Amino acid sequence: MNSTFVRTRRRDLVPSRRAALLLIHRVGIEVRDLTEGEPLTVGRDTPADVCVHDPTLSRVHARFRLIGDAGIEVDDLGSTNGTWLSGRRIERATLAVGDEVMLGGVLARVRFIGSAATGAGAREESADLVAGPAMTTLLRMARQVAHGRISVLLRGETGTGKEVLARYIHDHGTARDEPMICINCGAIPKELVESTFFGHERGAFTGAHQGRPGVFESAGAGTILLDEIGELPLPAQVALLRVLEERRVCRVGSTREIAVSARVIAATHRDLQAMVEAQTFRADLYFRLSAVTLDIPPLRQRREDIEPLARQFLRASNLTHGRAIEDITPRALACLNEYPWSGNVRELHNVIERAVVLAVTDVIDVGDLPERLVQHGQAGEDEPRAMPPQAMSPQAMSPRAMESSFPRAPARGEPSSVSAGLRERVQAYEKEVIREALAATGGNRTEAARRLGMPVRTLSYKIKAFGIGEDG
Ligand SMILES: Nc1ncnc2c1ncn2[C@@H]1O[C@H](COP(=O)(O)OP(=O)(O)OP(=O)(O)O)[C@@H](O)[C@H]1O
Repeated sequence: MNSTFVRTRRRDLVPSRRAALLLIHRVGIEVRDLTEGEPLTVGRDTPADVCVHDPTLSRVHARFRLIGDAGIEVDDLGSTNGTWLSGRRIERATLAVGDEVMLGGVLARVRFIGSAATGAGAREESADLVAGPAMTTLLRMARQVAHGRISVLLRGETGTGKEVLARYIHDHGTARDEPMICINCGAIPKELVESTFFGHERGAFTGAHQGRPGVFESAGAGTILLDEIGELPLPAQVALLRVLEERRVCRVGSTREIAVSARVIAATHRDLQAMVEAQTFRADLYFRLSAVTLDIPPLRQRREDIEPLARQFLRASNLTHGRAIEDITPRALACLNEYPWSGNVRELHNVIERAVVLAVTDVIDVGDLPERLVQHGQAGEDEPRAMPPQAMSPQAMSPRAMESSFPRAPARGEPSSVSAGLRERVQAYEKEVIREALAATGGNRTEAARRLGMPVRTLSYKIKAFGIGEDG
C-alpha cells in the first residue's frame, strides 16, 4: 500500500468561490481545492481525479461539486462500501461547511476558503479559526512566515490545532493555489517511508504494479505538512534531510533525479530537543526543520478561547447533524470553562458535537455533557445536577451495560420510543467518531483510544460491537 496521491490538475486561479476538500485516510491527509464548475472525483485509482490507495474505496467512489453558496454536492458513484453522512448511507447529499462524510473508511471534510480573487484579507475573515489573544499573536507570526519558503516547526500538544495552523500558513502564502499534502509520519509503515516521500517506479518492490510519485513530487511548489515528525525512523530522517538540502528526489527503483520545491512544515507534540539529546532525532534535521518554531499553547492556557470555540463547534455540529440547538446554558459553559482539556481543541469539538446530538431541548445543558466535565464544573452546587443517563455516558459504561444499550428490534406491537431513536442517533454518532479516530490514526487502537479519551479495552469492545471494519 502506498499513501498516494494525486493526479494534479491545474485549476482556474480566479474562481468565484472556493472550498477545500480534506480526505483523511490511513496514511495521511489529502487537501484539494474545489472550484465551481470543476467536479472532483475521489477513488482508489485512476480515472479518479484524486486517488487514495485505500482498499475501502471503490475505484471511482464519489464525486464532489461546489455549487456556489448552496454548498457542496456529493454523489456516491455506485461504490461498494458506500458514502455515509451522519451515520446514514446516501446516494446524493448537499454538504455545508464543516460537514464530514465517510467514503468507505476515508473521512472527507469540506471547508470554504473564500474567494481567491478577493485576496488574503478576505481569506483571513473566512478562515474557520477562532483566535483569542494568544492565537492572534501566533497568527500574526504565521502570516509573517507564510510568504517565504522557510521551514516551520509547529509544536503543541495533540489536538491544539497544529494542522489548522499549517493550513493557515499555506493559505496565506504565495503558493496557496498549489496543493497542500499532509502526512502523518507516525502512520507510515517503516518500509514504505521512502516510496511515500519520493515515489517509486513500477516493479521497484513486490506489489509496485505501477510507478507513483511521492509527496515531494505531488506537492509541486505547494506545502507538505509532516505531522508527528518525531515518529520518523532514523533512516528516514537521513533521507528527508538529504532532500531538504539537495532539493532533489529519486523515485525508489530509479536513478533519475527530479527537482522538488515544496515547502515543508513539520509538526510534533514531542520535545524534539530532548530527542536530539537522546540521539533519537538527528540534530542536523532538527535545525533544518526548525528555522522558525511556533508554539501553540494548550487550551487550558488560553481559556478565553473556550467559549468562542464551543460556539463555533455548536454552529458546525448543527449543520452536520441537522439540528437547531440555539445556545449553551451558563451552567454548561461553567463546566466547559473549568475542565482541564487534556485532549485540547479536538476534545472540546467532540464534546460539543456529542452534546448537539444528545440535547433534548434547544439548548445544551450540563446533562448533555460527559460526566467527567460535570464533575469539574461548578454547576449544580445549589440544585441537583442533571446527570447524563448511563446509556449516554459511553466511556463510563461497563461492557454489560453497553451490550444492553445496543439497538434491539422492537417487540411486535411495541411503539417506537423517543429514547430508542435517541439511542440509535447516539450510537450512529459514536460509530462515526470511532471510525474517524481510527482513520486518523491509521487504525492504531491505542492512539485512537487516547484521542477519544476512553480505555483501549472499551474501544476494542465498541469496534467489535458496532462491526467497524466489517462494514467498510
Ligand atoms: N483555533 C481553532 N479554531 C477552530 N478550530 C480549531 C482550532 N484549533 C483546532 N481546531 C479544531 O480542533 C481539531 C484538532 O485540530 P488539529 O487537527 O489541527 O490539531 P493537531 O494539533 O494537528 O492534532 P494532532 O496532534 O492530533 O495531529 C480540529 O477539529 C480543528 O478543526
